[in-house]
Formats: sequence, C-alpha cells, structure tokens
Amino acid sequence: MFPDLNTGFTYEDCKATADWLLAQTDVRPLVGIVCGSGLGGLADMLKDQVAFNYKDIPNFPQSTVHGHAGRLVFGTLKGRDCVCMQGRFHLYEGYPIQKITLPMRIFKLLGVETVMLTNAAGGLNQDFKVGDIMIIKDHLNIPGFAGNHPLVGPNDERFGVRFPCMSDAYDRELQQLAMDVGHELGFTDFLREGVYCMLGGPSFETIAECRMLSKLGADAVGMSTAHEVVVARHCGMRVFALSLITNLAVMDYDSEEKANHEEVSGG
Ligand SMILES: O=P(O)(O)O[C@@H]1C[C@H](O)[C@@H](CO)O1
Ligand SMILES: Nc1nc2[nH]cnc2c(=O)[nH]1
Repeated sequence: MFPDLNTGFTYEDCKATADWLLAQTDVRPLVGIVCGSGLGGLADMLKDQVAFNYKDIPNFPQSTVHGHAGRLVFGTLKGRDCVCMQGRFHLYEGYPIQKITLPMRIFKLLGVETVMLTNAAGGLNQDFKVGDIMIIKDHLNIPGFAGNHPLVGPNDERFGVRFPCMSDAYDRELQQLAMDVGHELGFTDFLREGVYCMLGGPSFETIAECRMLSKLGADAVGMSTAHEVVVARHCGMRVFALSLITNLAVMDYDSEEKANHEEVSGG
C-alpha cells in the first residue's frame, strides 16, 4: 500500500518528479494550493485543467484518507497558472515526515513562489463558531517538538539553510491582503485570525488536551499544515494558510459533543 516508503525525497528525486510533471504540461505555476479535508472542491475552480492521479506521479505518496481525492491539478485561476493538491498527506497515514512534505519541494522545483494551504480544524478559541475561516498567523508544531520534524537529517543546501527562521513563517502582507479582501466581500462576521496547532493524530483530542492547547495559545487544532509550512519556508516560498473551523473542540466534561471525521470532511 505504501510503495517506496523510505525513499524518493532527495533533491535528485524531487527534481526528477518536477521535470516529469513539467514535461507533461505547459502550465508554469507561480502559486501552489493545498486542499484540506473536504476542501478538494477548490481544485474544481481551476480552468484548462491538466490533472494527474498521485499514483501515476513518480515518487509521490498516495492519499489514504476519505475526503482527499489524490490528484495534482494544474490549471489557471483568474488567468494565473496554478497547481493544486486535491488531497494532502498526514503523519498518521504512516509515511515518514520527509515523504509527506515532498510536494512542497516539488512545488518549489516547478517554479512555485507562493503556497496557499487550507485545512479543516477544531476551534479552541471560545469566540470561534463552526464555519469560521481563520487566517493562520502562526503555528505550534507539536510533532516537531518531539523530534518528528521534516528537516531532520542531512541538510541539502540546494533547498535551504540548516537552521531556517520561522518567526516570519506566515507572510504578513498576504494575511493583511486576505483580511482586507475578506472585509470588502462582507466576510467580517466569520473571518478570524489565530494560531494553528498541529498534532500527529489520528485520534481527536481529550478534553484535558484541548484545555492545555488553549492555554498554550492555540486558537485551532488539526493534524497537518505546520510540517508543510516549515518545508515551504525552508526552500524560500511565501506562505499563506487558512483553517476552516469544522467543529468546536470539546473543553467541558458536561458536553455531549464528539469530534468525528464525517463532520470535519463534510460527509
Ligand atoms: O488535511 P486536514 O488537516 O484538513 O485534515 C483534517 C485533520 C485530519 O486529517 C482530519 C480529521 O478529520 O481532517
Ligand atoms: N486534531 C484535530 N484535527 C481536526 N481537524 C478538524 N477538526 C479537528 C479537531 O478537532 N482536532
């Protein structure tokens, strides 16, 4: 089920994959998009699509999660060349973290300059409602704290430096632009900003864990994005990211609410 589990993520491997893709399409994307759980419909907005199933792309992992179609879609959005991952990879699927972040390096080698990531997340901030959209301003990379970090291992300087800075991980100009456009479009009531906390999953959080994460400063919790952001920033791409708040984290022992993937992925 998981071919090439521990291989296929060196610079040469990533270059071979990027060159293979560039040979099959005239699209030269400057923007790369990652669709979170249940958000794959974003890819359908691309015009003049050229799409590849992940299973046909050399070195690519396969999507194993319901709500992640497993297609890389090239096309145009408002006349701009884009590439879109209709489905991403998560730590809990069993792949090494270097493998699940490989698409960020392939984006870079395709010519992508800006990455836009989306995810489904549980709201920890007591002011949040289901359906809110949170512009991510920062993250807590909890697997990274424990050493499960995508940049562990030999550093290839062709991608980036050994010790990349992360205090500017989320591009402030893009955050402000999104906020301004959101207000203009009348999204003020459900547009938020906050800190996203990545956990490994696949279990949802206990009540004590949710309370702890909230005290640590997280506004939303999920199982993705931070590892991709670290790799995208390491190789110098600009990053913008959004969480769709699909459920509210259970913080109270009297609550009857239970997080579940159907609610998160919209089906
Ligand atoms: O890919 P994302 O982060 O949107 O997926 C979220 C987190 C888990 O993979 C899943 C939980 O239902 O949705
Ligand atoms: N870990 C986690 N991931 C999610 N993805 C969507 N909702 C949640 C949640 O409540 N917790």
